[in-house]
Amino acid sequence: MAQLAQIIVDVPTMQTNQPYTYQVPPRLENQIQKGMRVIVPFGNGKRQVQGFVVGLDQPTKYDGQLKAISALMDLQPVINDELLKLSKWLADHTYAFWVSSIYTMLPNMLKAKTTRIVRIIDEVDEQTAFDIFHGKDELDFATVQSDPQIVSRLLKLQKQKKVRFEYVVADKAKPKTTVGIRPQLDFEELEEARTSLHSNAHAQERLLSYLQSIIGKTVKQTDAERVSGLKAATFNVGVQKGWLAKVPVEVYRTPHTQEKLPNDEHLSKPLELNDEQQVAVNKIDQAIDDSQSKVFLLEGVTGSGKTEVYLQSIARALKNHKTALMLVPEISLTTQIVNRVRRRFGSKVAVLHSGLSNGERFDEWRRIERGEAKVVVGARSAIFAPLKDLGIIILDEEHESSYKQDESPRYHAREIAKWRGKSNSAPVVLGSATPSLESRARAMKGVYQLLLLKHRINKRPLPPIQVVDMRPEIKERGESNFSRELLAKLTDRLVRNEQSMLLLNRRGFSSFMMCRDCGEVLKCPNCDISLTLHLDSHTMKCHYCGHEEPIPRYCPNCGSREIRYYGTGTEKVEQELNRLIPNARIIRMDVDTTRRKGMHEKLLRQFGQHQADILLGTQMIAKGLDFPNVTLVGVLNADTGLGLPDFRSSERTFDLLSQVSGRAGRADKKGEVIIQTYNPDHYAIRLAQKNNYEAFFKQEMALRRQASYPPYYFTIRIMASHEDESVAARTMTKIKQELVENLMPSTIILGPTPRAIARMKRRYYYQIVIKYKQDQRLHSTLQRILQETQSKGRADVQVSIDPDPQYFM
Ligand SMILES: Nc1ncnc2c1ncn2[C@@H]1O[C@H](COP(=O)(O)OP(=O)(O)OP(=O)(O)O)[C@@H](O)[C@H]1O
Ligand SMILES: [Zn+2]
Ligand SMILES: [Zn+2]
Repeated sequence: MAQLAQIIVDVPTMQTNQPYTYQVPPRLENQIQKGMRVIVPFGNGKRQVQGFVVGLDQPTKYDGQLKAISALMDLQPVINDELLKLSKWLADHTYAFWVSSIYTMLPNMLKAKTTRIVRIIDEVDEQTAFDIFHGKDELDFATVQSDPQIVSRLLKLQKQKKVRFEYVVADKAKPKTTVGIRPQLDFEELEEARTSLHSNAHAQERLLSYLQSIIGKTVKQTDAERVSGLKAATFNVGVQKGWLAKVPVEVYRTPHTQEKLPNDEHLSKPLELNDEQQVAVNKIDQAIDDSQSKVFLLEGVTGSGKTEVYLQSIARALKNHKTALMLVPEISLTTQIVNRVRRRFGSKVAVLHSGLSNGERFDEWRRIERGEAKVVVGARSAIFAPLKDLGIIILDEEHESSYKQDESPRYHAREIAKWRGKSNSAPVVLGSATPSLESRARAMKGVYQLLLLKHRINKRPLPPIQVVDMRPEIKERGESNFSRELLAKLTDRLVRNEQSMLLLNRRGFSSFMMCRDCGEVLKCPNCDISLTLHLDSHTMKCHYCGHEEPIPRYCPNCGSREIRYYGTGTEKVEQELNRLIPNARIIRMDVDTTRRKGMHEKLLRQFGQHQADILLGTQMIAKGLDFPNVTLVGVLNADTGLGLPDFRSSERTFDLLSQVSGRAGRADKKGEVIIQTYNPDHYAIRLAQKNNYEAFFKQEMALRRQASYPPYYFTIRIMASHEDESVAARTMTKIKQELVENLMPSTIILGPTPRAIARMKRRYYYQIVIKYKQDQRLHSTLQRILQETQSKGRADVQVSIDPDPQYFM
């Protein structure tokens, strides 16, 4: 009788995208469980790879030639049944590899590192032993890989059977430990030791009584020293006498659990809800109590108290002994929002964001997995947090495109939230001041339940918005980032000791070098895109591939010295502002000033403490911030995103303007907003000015219907890339043919066309966009296309399929 296991191996190719059957050796039979990591031989047998157990059969009579599992890497499953099922669904629906989907759900540390080593198995000549192997009997192949001479020597030795290539799988998932103290004697024995002590051995006596108080426990030495008041030396004596042992104890690398929260008493209690909030909370509570997997769309204007609704719903789930998951966009995952949740729920909260080190993330993940954390706040990938018994799932700012992952697996957190809501019988709350058209349309159809918060807290008015046409400004005064109105208002705030926020819209925007004589624009040698000037490093950088070069002094095309810098970066705006209002204190927030860990929080804290008058920043300041003293918001360039070749560009502009306007006048001081633009008549700007989401929704829906775009149609993008442009184009022509032959006539197929940024990282990109309402043959056709194009021999053409793409650039 042999037990068999189905394993997904860590070899992401189309051929290996299904479970392989392995034999479970008898010694592992009692231990192995679904969801554990294993090491298995793969291919020619020498190679060892990591894999995941996705199925276990009852022991059957089997005596074929199946390979056996080499080792188990876990004592407990690292992926539970719910998430395992989800991983399969995810792979199918996003056209991704199953193993990539599993890894997406797990902390990086659980991805074992495979190294190729060369091992000496027979005597080799002295030169090889010393020069290549440095006297050892094995060698990490990666260290010599780039030296063709050494490689060819090793290959020769392999032929002579003197060395062997092996794969070693090393588990990186090491919990962090510290020194712990553990009594080695029982109470009586310690008592005995005490009576035989010298009468002046006070410290030792105290140690013995302390040990008696922790029998059967392990205590961190630092804690033991603190509690007992004894020195490290005394504990060492205890070790020598055999009273105690020093053993490793696990500690969490969780940065915030030790850190004390600011003492902000009134925030720690639930606020008294206003009527609108109460209605929303009641509806959500009902669904939590009844374990209904309903989807709510909580549409509330900025400052209407959506966050308080989330917090009270989370409290309800916890009261029912369930857990809660709250997602916020990475960019607004600031201490402000995290602290609001932590003040309410304390150490039950785990936080997952991209600023954590791999170790910290692994430890937060384990706190969740062990049920120690019941509330998770995090960015996109936190949707896979291993919480059990979910009682509620919340997506704040549900319209944010960053909830869609733009690399494989190309999932949208909203879809995963709905899947997990169903699987846990828990409601999902999608919150936004400006819901995505897709969600709002579903709410209108009754698929989602709409909950409205129409007013700001205490009926405070939304700030009035003034639109300033920059065209006459520039004509009269020359190039400037600041209109007279905006300057006057900024100065006025300074006098009144109030604060302002300035947004520089960076979407679709860059600061480039152009020659005034010949018009040459400095472009990246690898990508079809202009290089961006970075004043801090004094270089030109490509934002796609990372290429970097010095700022040129002469035009590389015609040699002219008239090469100038165009466009506006935050640094340049800051310089101009310093000149125009010299006594204003400015904090600049952009990718450059927030790159260092903790800077984001630090700058926001400084602004919150009024150490600056003006917060100047990019999109990262537009969302979720709540500063009571901010009474003026200025948008320097509202329209840079409007010209992009993307059907969502108006929606994004409207969202951004509404969000950032909402930062003004949130407390008792009245706020106002100035929007500078070259397109004052564009409907997205006009309707944002009027705070009229409803009218924007109607007008945008009409346009989408006319052009057959979402939410009327679903879209899928297929992309092929190759270093040779004609190969990419030819692949796409073939794919197009296959689509036309197989899909329903009602489905619209656009392209193939070169992508808007046609060349990136030395590869040419072609795309096809499919628009469909319902097409039963679509899924299987796409799966087949993927199979065909990814099969061996054609690996140099990369084909990807992106369901519901958020960008078409
Ligand atoms: N019921 C309430 N009573 C008093 N104050 C409240 C109440 N609900 C929320 N607040 C306060 O009102 C302010 C705005 O609320 P909150 O930040 O939750 O709004 P929001 O809708 O999430 O805002 P945004 O979408 O603009 O980020 C906060 O300072 C919050 O503490
Ligand atoms: Zn030139
Ligand atoms: Zn580049």
